[in-house]
Amino acid sequence: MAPNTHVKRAFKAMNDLGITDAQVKPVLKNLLTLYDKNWELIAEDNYRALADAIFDSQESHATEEVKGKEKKGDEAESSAVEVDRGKKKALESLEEDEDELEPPLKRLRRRGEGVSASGDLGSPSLEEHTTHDEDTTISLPFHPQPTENNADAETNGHGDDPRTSIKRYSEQRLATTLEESSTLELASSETGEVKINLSFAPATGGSNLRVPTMEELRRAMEDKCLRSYKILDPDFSVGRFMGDIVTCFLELSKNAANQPPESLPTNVEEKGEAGESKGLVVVPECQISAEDFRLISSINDVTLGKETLEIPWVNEVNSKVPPPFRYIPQSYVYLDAAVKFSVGNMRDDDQRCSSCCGDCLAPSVACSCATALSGLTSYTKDGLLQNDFLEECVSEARDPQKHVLQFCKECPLEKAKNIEILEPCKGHLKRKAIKECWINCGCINKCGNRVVQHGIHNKLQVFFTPNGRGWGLRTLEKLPKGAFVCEFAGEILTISELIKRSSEKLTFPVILDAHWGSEEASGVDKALCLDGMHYGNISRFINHRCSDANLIDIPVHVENMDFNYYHLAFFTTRDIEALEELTWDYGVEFNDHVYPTLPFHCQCGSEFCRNVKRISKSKKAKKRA
Ligand SMILES: C[S@@+](CC[C@H](N)C(=O)[O-])C[C@H]1O[C@@H](n2cnc3c(N)ncnc32)[C@H](O)[C@@H]1O
Repeated sequence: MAPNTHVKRAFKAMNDLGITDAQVKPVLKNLLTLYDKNWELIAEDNYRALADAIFDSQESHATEEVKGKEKKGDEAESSAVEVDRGKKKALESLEEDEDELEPPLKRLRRRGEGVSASGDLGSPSLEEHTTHDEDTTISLPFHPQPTENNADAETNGHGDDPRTSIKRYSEQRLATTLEESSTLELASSETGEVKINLSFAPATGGSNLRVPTMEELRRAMEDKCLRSYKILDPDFSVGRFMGDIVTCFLELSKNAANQPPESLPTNVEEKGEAGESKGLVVVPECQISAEDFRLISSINDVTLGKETLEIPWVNEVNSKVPPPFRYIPQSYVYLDAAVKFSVGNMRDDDQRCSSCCGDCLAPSVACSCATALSGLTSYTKDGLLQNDFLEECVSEARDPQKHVLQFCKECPLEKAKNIEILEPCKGHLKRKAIKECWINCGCINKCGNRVVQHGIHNKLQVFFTPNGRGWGLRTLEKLPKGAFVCEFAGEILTISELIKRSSEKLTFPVILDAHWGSEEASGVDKALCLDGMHYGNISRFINHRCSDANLIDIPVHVENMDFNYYHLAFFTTRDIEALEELTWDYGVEFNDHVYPTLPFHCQCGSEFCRNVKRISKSKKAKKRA
């Protein structure tokens, strides 16, 4: 997208919040430097980062003004209050937008089992303040055992119950955030009990505000944290998170007890030895800048050790580093996507494959998994795709019109591409698919009918392409025809969720419509898709090539035969030389109506390039006119 289009959109979003161009300009300039011109991050959440930066800047100006006026003995509250009000109003508006555009992330569950995902995708930070005109204290169920120092805990020697006395806690405040107008305070009583105190700027609310219940607050905070930070741990709870704050607080307090008062923690954002933040302020998910990514990513391994082998990146063209994203070796389920597989269900006898034994490809009659979908096995004993099977898949992908297609009246997938202009349904193929044996089968782990589930095993490299296509993926070794390369991993979304996302930004999701037409798999809230933009694996670097790409995506059922969800695995369509780029036909159409803007100007170089055809056709049309 041309830079001024980005700028215009940013101005427009801010204007909608009542912020003038003059206010936006200097802040946007700073933000662009800070975010290394990463418009995607800036535009995220309806330009939330930009709005926040503007309000922060206004706030600091207002504070400076207040200080100046205070010196003169002036009453300076009004301007700060105005800023607070403005910020509140805009935050509310942003939040409304956000609620509209992106529904609360209930849980990002790990694909399938619903087991706890690794916690390395960030942890929550305390959110910005809500509004209230009085102090509100949340008492956490943390009651340390009395120690020598707090033996008379219950009355604290003053006759007050330390669990209800806000005043005394406030007097003994040990830690607070920087802003005094709306603050988070941590306080401990002499008994060692800890309270978290949320206090809000008196001017930001009315006198009729209702104190929410702890349960309401907990639920709202959980939704907010899950939505903002995309926490993957299905057991995440704000209660426990706050409990952790209390525990850390106590530990820090104990460690600090023998030190002079100035060395006590003064801010929840504590700095580590090397200056890095090791406290509670966590960069929200996927809001890492390119520079951050350079620091956390390794040139030796863009997967950060999440695959069984390292995948290095190299840039011999310029000094750019790979774009920021979170590497996930397997897909994750976003909010509403119904992927209901669980190991528990697999215990049912009718779900088991009774014929699996040893290596299912070794016996003359293959097991029922290996032959489930076509009657023939999909893999050879060398772990490659059977040639006939592969050729049929390639033919389906390259010449879909030659195969049986199913058409819908009002295609939800077309809707997902462009909600304004509804294109007619392009038809859905009932695609060839693979069923692999799995852990519920009686065969060995090295059974020949298990390929995709064992993950990437060829030497790959991310590299910067020399011809304007950004980063790409290439193989460092020769690959035979029919070899598995990698899976497309990303967030699993429903079409409705995708529509909401696509109205924000252009993404290239993969629609899982291989079984379109079956009752379970069709419809906006049933059909699923994968978005690898923010959370993805190595496949997010695979560039597009029209028609004669050297990779093909094939649906693979691993855990079960659920038509709603399957893995999408990339296999080679021909022998590939070492250092050759790996490409895939995104199926993208280069005509003006499909996407609100042209997806990209295709530089695939293929003689079948659809974009070239379009350009030359329109040139010819112009000449004729
Ligand atoms: C999934 S990403 C592929 C990785 C990407 N090249 C990168 O640098 O991160 C898709 C994007 O890559 C670029 N791209 C992919 N194939 C292309 C092609 N044939 N011609 C031009 N750009 C391409 C487009 O910008 C597209 O939006």
